[in-house]
Amino acid sequence: MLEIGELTAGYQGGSVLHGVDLSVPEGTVHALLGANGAGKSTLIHTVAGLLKPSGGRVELAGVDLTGRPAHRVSHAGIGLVPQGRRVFASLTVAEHLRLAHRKHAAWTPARILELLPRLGERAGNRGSQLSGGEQQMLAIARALLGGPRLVLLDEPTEGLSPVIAEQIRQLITTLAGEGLTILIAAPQLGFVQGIADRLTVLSTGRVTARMTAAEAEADPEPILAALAPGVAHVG
Ligand SMILES: Nc1ncnc2c1ncn2[C@@H]1O[C@H](COP(=O)(O)OP(=O)(O)OP(=O)(O)O)[C@@H](O)[C@H]1O
Repeated sequence: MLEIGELTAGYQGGSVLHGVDLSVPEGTVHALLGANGAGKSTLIHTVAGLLKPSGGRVELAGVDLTGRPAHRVSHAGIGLVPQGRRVFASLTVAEHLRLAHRKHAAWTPARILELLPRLGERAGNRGSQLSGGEQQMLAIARALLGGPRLVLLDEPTEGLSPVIAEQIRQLITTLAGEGLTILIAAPQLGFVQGIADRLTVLSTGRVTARMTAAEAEADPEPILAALAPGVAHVG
């Protein structure tokens, strides 16, 4: 479903991604692991159309989305749950849901509230009045209401307590169970173990390890080693 080939991207200060290849088949969950500064957000932003690549390609279900602006990428079926949630401080939960709902999307505000009753209880609360976990649920809800085929989740449990992180993990598992294709960026293996079908490690903008969940479960050492600083590029 998502095919990323030879992707290079960066900022004025220089290149961050150096020829990244990544493939996420339909209905699977892919974990993108990497230490702080490895380039996970840069990759997610490039796929989401927030950052123009300097080379390579991004395709969703055979449609070339390389360099397309974010609204086109969103219309093509990619939903983004950004790092730090980015909910609007002054809008209520209900307003977020209403604004995010795209006509004919399979996810409606009513269906969201069935899945996440907590958001219904907080419908009149503004973004600034929500806990971190509630903000994360709202950020995920907002992405779903756009009717995505693929959801990009950038460090969805950052700053959350273990109990709340587990709730978010279960939510992602539920979404995966419904057949959604998911790419999750996370700094460590722990959170994605048991959710992800495949794992890719990025180190300073290069892929340094790839593995199936079964391989990582049998022997996580190569992933842990790749997450350690100073490893070589393995392609
Ligand atoms: N807007 C920007 N302008 C310039 N450099 C940036 C910008 N955003 C990120 N970078 C740099 O790009 C590199 C990769 O950052 P990125 O945020 O993609 O990493 P990450 O793996 O998502 O890390 P984290 O876990 O800390 O979010 C870092 O060296 C970072 O300083």
